[in-house]
Amino acid sequence: MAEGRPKRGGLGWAGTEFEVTVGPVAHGGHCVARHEGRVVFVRHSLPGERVVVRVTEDRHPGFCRADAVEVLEASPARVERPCPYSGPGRCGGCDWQHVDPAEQRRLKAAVVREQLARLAGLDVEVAVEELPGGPLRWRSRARFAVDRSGAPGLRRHRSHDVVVLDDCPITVEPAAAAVLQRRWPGAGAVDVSIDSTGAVTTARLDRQGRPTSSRVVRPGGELPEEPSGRAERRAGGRDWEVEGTGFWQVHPAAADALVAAVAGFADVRTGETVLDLYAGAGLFGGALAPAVGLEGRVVCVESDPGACAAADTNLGGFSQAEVWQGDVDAEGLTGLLAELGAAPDVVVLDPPRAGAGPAVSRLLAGTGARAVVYVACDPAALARDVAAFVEAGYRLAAVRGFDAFPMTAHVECVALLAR
Ligand SMILES: C[S@@+](CC[C@H](N)C(=O)[O-])C[C@H]1O[C@@H](n2cnc3c(N)ncnc32)[C@H](O)[C@@H]1O
Repeated sequence: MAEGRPKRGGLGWAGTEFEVTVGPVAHGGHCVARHEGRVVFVRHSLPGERVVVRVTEDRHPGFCRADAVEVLEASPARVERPCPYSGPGRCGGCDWQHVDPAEQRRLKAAVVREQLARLAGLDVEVAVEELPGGPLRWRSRARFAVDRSGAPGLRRHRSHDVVVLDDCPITVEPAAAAVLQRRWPGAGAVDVSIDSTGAVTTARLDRQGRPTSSRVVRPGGELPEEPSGRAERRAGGRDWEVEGTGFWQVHPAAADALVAAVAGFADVRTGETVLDLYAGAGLFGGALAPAVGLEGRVVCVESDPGACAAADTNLGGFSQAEVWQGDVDAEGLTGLLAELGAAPDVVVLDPPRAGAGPAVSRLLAGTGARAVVYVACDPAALARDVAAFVEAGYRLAAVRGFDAFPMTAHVECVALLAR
């Protein structure tokens, strides 16, 4: 073991190698091991494996981070990586290329369960469901970095270095090709997305991440059309308009699966009032609007003006639906609930990664809604907010997980909180 003075709070282990037996996977996708009394978060490993690790980061006295650089005893769930660019010290894009896809889902379920146990004190069965389309070529939207020579790629894990790529096997092929088979001199990064019509939008970003130009190539179109503000998406048996740069589920099958899960948990009845918070282009509100009928009401709340404009278009056919532009925070929500006049029967919320937070969760619990359907892309944020609802008298009635991000440790969850 390397000796000497601790480096930036660590113990000087950076760059050293040693053997460990790998324990369970932690939130974030790295496995937990122990060495000389310290926790080691091991990337590129699987529970139960005996591996040689190389420490990549040692900044904290309690733990360090390491890559498994040699596998001494492999898990039966280990597979050959389908992506030639992934692995220790290589592209930082996917953490789980070396894991059998069925095992990826089991590990994600274990992480959701562990977070709910640790942060909300709940013991809940969770399964993570596979989405149609297989584990590769699912990413319909991506951001690629560009190096100083104009070559595109992805950053090495926890590094500014760009690993130059010819292809990215998890990205939908025409989108990967549109960015990776050319050079982007002067750009800092390129965003790419492909919509349900097959139109590929590329947007150049400067080194500060600001968009500088974009272009759209439609299928069969010889010439690029510039620029496009809108993209077409399909979910729940209908088309949706989304702002070109606005939020939409990245996996092409995810919006459909989430709409079905939300509708199933919400079980909306005629005449009910539904709040769709963090509504984006109005996906959930629009899908639930037919069920409340003309006697009911759906209010979608979203902070982004472009997303609100798209939601206005998407909900335009429903006189029972409204789109309110505003912030869902303690102050905004207090005003919104006062303006609503009556307590909502059903609340759907789909906050960004950080979650809604305890103040918003407590306010929502205070409405007494008969069902709260929480859509979450981070199980830790979900568990923290679930704890606030449970403290306020709700119970976690069900959780479904969806493998909307295969080959990565990310998971999408839909939870039902009921009184
Ligand atoms: C995870 S997306 C969900 C969008 C939509 N439910 C869907 O599935 O397409 C989160 C949305 O919340 C919006 N948002 C973020 N913070 C917000 C806030 N404090 N108040 C209202 N909307 C917010 C973002 O602009 C984004 O559209």
